[in-house]
Amino acid sequence: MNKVKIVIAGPRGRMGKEAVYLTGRTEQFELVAVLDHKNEGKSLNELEGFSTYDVPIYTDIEACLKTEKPDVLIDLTTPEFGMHHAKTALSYGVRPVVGTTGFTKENLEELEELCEEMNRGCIIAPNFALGAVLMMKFSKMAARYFTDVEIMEMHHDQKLDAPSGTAVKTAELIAEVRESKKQGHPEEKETIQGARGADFDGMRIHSTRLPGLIAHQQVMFGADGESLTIRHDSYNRTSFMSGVKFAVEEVLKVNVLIYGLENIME
Ligand SMILES: NC(=O)C1=CN([C@@H]2O[C@H](COP(=O)(O)OP(=O)(O)OC[C@H]3O[C@@H](n4cnc5c(N)ncnc54)[C@H](OP(=O)(O)O)[C@@H]3O)[C@@H](O)[C@H]2O)C=CC1
Ligand SMILES: O=C(O)C1=N[C@H](C(=O)O)C[C@H](O)C1
Repeated sequence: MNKVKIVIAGPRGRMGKEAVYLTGRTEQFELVAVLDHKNEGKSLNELEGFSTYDVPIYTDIEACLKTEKPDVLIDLTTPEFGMHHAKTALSYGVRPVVGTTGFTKENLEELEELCEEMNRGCIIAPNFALGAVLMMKFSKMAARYFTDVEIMEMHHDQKLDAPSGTAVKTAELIAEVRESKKQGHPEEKETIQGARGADFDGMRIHSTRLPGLIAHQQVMFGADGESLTIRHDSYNRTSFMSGVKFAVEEVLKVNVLIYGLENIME
């Protein structure tokens, strides 16, 4: 069986590094190159922590795709570059697996159209951790019965986007089944701006950033005399890697945009 040829964008990052290691321990994956905006002309094995990865570093995505002809591009960078990488990959017939968060609705629509045009799949997963996907699914189930919900996401203090991609996806899934409603007292007023969190269709999202945290979210539903809390914790970034592996395998089988692993997990 041919190996799946992979390019990783953002290999020096917290997630990118784990993704490089995933390719190293997965028999059917072959890391053919990495995309970095630094270290032009070097090989990855010249960088600390990658001594066994003798693959070229490219700064120019087009040169990388033309030369290396990968099957899949894994992007773990920033929304701006992630979008550029995903669009360019699709235009070369390469299937993107994107973990980068912070994409807009317009970004998703554009990628959806590009997938159709190029007849290629693309997976965008706001969270690759199996438990986090279940947490989102269970929250959607609960929202049929509980219309009052607050989403509390907690992350390390180096995170750039707020709310997290997972919190946004959770709110979107809940909004599919929850009757639209502004929560809290109709006349409530914030005495300090932001105290009630971000407003998503009347439900609230609260973002906490602290050193020591990795990625955590709890979704709290309330009703008369009871509450239900659904919580997920990632204690390390390896927790995301089985989802990355799954997404790489699945993206080869589809020709459309998949936004969220819940759409392809049985
Ligand atoms: N879907 C999921 O399950 C998960 C998603 N994420 C998301 O993944 C993304 C990355 O997170 P994380 O690894 O923590 O972030 P990091 O900041 O640790 O890593 C991002 C890396 O991308 C590099 N980078 C920036 N621009 C480019 C570019 N143009 N080309 C190549 N590399 C570039 C950065 O380099 P430099 O620092 O030198 O600029 C950095 O090494 C975030 O959007 C985060 O929200 C995170 C965890 C799980
Ligand atoms: O930046 C992170 O760390 C994470 N980002 C993703 C998000 O924004 O939801 C996934 C996970 O929460 C970790």
